[in-house]
Amino acid sequence: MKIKQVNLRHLKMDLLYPFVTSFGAEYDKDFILVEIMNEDGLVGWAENVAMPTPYYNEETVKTNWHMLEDFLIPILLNSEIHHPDELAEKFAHIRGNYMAKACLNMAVWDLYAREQNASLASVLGGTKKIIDVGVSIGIKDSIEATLDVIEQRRAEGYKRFKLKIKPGWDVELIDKVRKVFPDIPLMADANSAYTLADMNLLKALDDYNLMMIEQPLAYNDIIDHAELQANLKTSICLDESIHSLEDTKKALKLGSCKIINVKVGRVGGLTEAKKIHDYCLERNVPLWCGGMLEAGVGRAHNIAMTAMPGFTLPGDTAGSSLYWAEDIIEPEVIAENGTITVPTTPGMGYEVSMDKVKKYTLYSKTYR
Ligand SMILES: O=C(O)CCC(=O)C1=CC=C[C@@H](O)[C@@H]1C(=O)O
Ligand SMILES: [Mg+2]
Repeated sequence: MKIKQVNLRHLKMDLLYPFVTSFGAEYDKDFILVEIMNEDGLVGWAENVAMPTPYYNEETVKTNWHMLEDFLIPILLNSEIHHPDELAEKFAHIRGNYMAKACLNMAVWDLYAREQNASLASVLGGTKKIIDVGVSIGIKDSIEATLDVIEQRRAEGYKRFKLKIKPGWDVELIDKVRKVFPDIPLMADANSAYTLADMNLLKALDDYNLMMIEQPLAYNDIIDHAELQANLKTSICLDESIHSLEDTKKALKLGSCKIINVKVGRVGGLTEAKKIHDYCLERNVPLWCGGMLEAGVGRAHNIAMTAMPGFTLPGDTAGSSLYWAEDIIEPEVIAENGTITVPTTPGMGYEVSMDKVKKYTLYSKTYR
């Protein structure tokens, strides 16, 4: 394929409920939507997962637009691509900027699948027809409010419950949740809110049969996490610290974690996500697909990736209706009893609704 055109659109969609973590609150989803076109006018779609603020990681919507416009799109345009993996090689000399690289890699994968008249899941090597999904529950005003949300999501059938924690919203929360829900698959995500000085507090979480504790320590650390993991019974899962297969190998070698949260945006795209998947599958390291509050296009990519056999734990990809009054894809993502059916139609398997895209677009630009 040859990419003849790229459209970048900056969209803003209101979240139905604010999403609060240890690093701040999101009230809306402010992101870049990517559309690429080949010489025959066939298109591929992807979502960029950088946030407007550099609090989850260092990338932002503006730094991503800059990277896309000034460095990455010029490489992509008009170059001959036989397989999406080649794009990762073409970007390899550009340091970091994983989220910016990822969205073009994902768009090329979507287009590649459409060119093959195959589903994105199948070209990635996905074998599952349905996937199990969980929910990520932000920090609420009270423990009672958290219990109410868990009860609601449990009634809807979600298969795993991730609670955001931070200093002052941790052991007491987990203790009360466990008293009310002794058996639910429960985990906690700290988004780097602790240090090794909090060892005793984190060890106290060992009493609650958590599936894992996600990214308790610094966003760029694997050394302190190894020390913490050696002192915990509960598995540590790394999110922010993992950007590549190389990072995965080092973290596993050091014993920094026992589980990996694969976010396709954070690791530079589906090519790298697949490498991490293959490595971990061979070694029986459990994986799951993390969310970045994606709108429908990003959600569709996550579903396709989760169809790969190594994604053995339920991920964050809940149904669209938990986030939006309306999604930008048709049909929207529907979770039934905590499962989502993997689409079998070409590409990511959902149609982009141009009316809705237009409605939420603040600014757009075309590159040829
Ligand atoms: O997509 C979702 O449903 C929520 C995913 C989620 O927990 C996160 C989204 C965005 C940034 C982080 O706070 C975070 C995470 O750390 O996994
Ligand atoms: Mg996380």
